[in-house]
Amino acid sequence: MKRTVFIVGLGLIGGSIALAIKKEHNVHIRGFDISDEQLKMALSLKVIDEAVSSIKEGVIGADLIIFATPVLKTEQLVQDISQFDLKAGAIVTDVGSTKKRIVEQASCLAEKGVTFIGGHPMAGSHKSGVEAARSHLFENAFYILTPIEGTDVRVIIQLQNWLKGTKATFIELSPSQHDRLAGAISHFPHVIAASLVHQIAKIEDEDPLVSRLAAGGFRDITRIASASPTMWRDILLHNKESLLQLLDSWTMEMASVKALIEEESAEAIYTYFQDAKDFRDGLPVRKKGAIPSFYDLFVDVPDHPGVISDVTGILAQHQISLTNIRILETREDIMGVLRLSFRSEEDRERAQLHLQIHLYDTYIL
Ligand SMILES: NC(=O)c1ccc[n+]([C@@H]2O[C@H](COP(=O)([O-])OP(=O)(O)OC[C@H]3O[C@@H](n4cnc5c(N)ncnc54)[C@H](O)[C@@H]3O)[C@@H](O)[C@H]2O)c1
Ligand SMILES: O=C(O)C(=O)C[C@]1(C(=O)O)C=C[C@@H](O)C=C1
Repeated sequence: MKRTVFIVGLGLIGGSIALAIKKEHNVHIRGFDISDEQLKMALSLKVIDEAVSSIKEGVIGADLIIFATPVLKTEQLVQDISQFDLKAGAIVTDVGSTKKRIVEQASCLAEKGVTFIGGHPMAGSHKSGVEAARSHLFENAFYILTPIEGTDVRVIIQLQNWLKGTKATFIELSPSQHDRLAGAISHFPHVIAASLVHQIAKIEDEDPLVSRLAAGGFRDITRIASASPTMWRDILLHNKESLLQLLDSWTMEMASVKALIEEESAEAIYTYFQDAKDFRDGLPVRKKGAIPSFYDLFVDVPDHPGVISDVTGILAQHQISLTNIRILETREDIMGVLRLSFRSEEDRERAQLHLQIHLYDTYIL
């Protein structure tokens, strides 16, 4: 008999996890979403095999339960399911961007004969909804698991086996270490991106030309400001402590930059940028997996004839050589994805720039 996976929340991440699980396992995937539209869409895109009308119904007989809802909801739902009829030995996990509060609330599940292991795939997009879900979304990314002390190691391995279709690299952290680090590399940058957009919006009131001029750099650094406000509101509320500390140290950092500019300290300004460049250029590159992600560029393309020659034509026009091109997905009426591989970072950057100028939506995983 097929095993059953139940996914609550069928948006970008819930949908992508469902597709990744389907790639590796012959399972029955059940889904629930508070939005009827998302639920129907998930069914019609074959992301799930069955739509249920409540969480209570969905958990019945499920071997694996995955919460892929905004983190404040997940915190509440992991408690709610402790009242329901759960299959003995089932694994419960989540994909939330914060871990401390969810793991704390899920502790009530232990006495129900199931194991909760917090999870966070460290890849995503500014897009929401199941129509943006992709089975390859987490390829080469870290997938953080936050088992608590005493969690049976065999269950952790079982969970990793369930999720092996993500082609992610699993890493274990404590929930507080997770929240501290994710605060610094993901949550706080999101606040900065949104604040930069607000700054431009204010300037636009005085001079509307500003947003028309906002090009490459501004768009790159603010891409993530287009993400779901619900998801990010919840993350900030959950990770208050880390974010307040980061805001304090950022404010001090900005004060020192302000002083450098006021004093016109050319050498110190140069060093400030050089040090940042050295650190960023030295960041480790994720190379794991059959297809190295390093020089790959993903391009969302409408499913119509001629689109591939249009993309390759743009690259040829700017003398950018491809080492590989692959159509990852095409579905009727749905955007497909092209994976373009390049020989160098520079080629990839140039390709991204020119494709964006031609209004293609591109992303690097
Ligand atoms: N987007 C990313 O880049 C990213 C990456 C890693 C982890 N995450 C985490 O994944 C989770 C989901 O994010 P997403 O990007 O898929 O968001 P999304 O908006 O695409 O999907 C969330 C889905 O949850 C549904 N939902 C909300 N409340 C619900 C409820 N009470 N019951 C059932 N369904 C409910 C929504 O209708 C929506 O379809 C969040 O916890 C987020 O922090 C996001
Ligand atoms: O690529 C993006 O759009 C993201 O913001 C993805 C991102 C991140 O900060 O890296 C966002 C939140 C998640 O919890 C994990 C990944």
